[in-house]
Amino acid sequence: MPMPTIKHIRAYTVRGGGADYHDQGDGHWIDGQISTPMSKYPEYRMTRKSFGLNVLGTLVVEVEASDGTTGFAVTTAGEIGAFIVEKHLARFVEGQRVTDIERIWDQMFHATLFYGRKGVVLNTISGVDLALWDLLGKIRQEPVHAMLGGPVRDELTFYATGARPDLAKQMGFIGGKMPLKHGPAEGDAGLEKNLAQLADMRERVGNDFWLMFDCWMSLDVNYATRLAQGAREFDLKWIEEALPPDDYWGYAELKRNVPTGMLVNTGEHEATRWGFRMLMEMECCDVIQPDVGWCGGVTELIKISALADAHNKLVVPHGSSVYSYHFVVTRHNSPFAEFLMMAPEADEVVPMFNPLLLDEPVPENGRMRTSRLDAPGFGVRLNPESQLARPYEH
Ligand SMILES: C[C@H](O)[C@H](O)[C@@H](O)[C@@H](O)C(=O)O
Ligand SMILES: [Mg+2]
Repeated sequence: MPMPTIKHIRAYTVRGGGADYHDQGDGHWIDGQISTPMSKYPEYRMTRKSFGLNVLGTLVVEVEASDGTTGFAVTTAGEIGAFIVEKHLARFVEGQRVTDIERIWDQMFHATLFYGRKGVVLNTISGVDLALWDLLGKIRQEPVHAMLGGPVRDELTFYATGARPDLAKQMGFIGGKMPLKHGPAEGDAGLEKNLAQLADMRERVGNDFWLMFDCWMSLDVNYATRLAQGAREFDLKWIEEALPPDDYWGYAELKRNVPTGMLVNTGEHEATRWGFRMLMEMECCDVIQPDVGWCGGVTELIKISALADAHNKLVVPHGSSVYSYHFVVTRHNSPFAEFLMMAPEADEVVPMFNPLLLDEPVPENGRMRTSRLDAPGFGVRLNPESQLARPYEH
């Protein structure tokens, strides 16, 4: 039986939640006051949508094989991604065998090197790569994790990201990561407010629950050092993405400055094996957090994870729903996963890419049996009620 080939690749866009999970309605915790690199501008300090965090929207990549099987994936890239898929990447995908995933990745990456390397181009390449893995799993009738070597554990455990770690504890999560509210532009008063919030949350959750700050690229080394030192008494488990992604030198200094035992984590806005090589060889962090929908897809995350393993680093992917779960369950150096609380008040568990996917599994009591991931491919379907647009064709 000859291996099917890829007949068509199509790129769609959709707004409102989904893979661009920052694209939420007003009043959602994820669009509350959160420290960002734009917080130094008061007009952009109170919400992240004000400076355009939700500008891209979701990219849906669909691939159809010669036997009629289709696969798809979603990521954050919107119309820019749709253009790149239809006008540039399609030529490397259509006509190839469904198993030619490595060659397709290498051609997509090197053909876009003159304008890509990271950012939305790598988000787009990731989306194509994830769709190809979904297609291959559907053709082989096996889940992606089985094609990656199979699970190393029977259960996934999750920490929760959101405004309410106290509720996350009640829901059975192993920890709660809070967005940092105040940045350097608000001075010592803001720093004190950050520490007061941590103190209050520690009081609410007790001592046997992880608490973390997510600083979303917004600090400088001095501020991050003072925050980490002040957070020591409240047993902050890790300080995440304290500095802009390119400040490898700053991360190396911060990692030397934080209290012994406190983890310095980063990487969700880093991409490719070369970017993560910099983070690891410059001793920037303890845990890398690639987003499989942004770093290059599964094909690249395999390489990143092996490099991390050689450096004795944990790989805890940034929350990306099923796309990270299928990977995490197969890696011994990925002992837990992130779950982003997408309910507006962070008070209930709803699917991360809501309302875009059907059959999207969610943690129960902070855990997920690996068997929940046994459907072919990534095991999810597009919600037929999604208002997809196809802005470009080739
Ligand atoms: C909660 C954080 O501010 C971001 O919104 C989130 O996308 C990311 O940084 C995370 O680690 O989940
Ligand atoms: Mg983060």
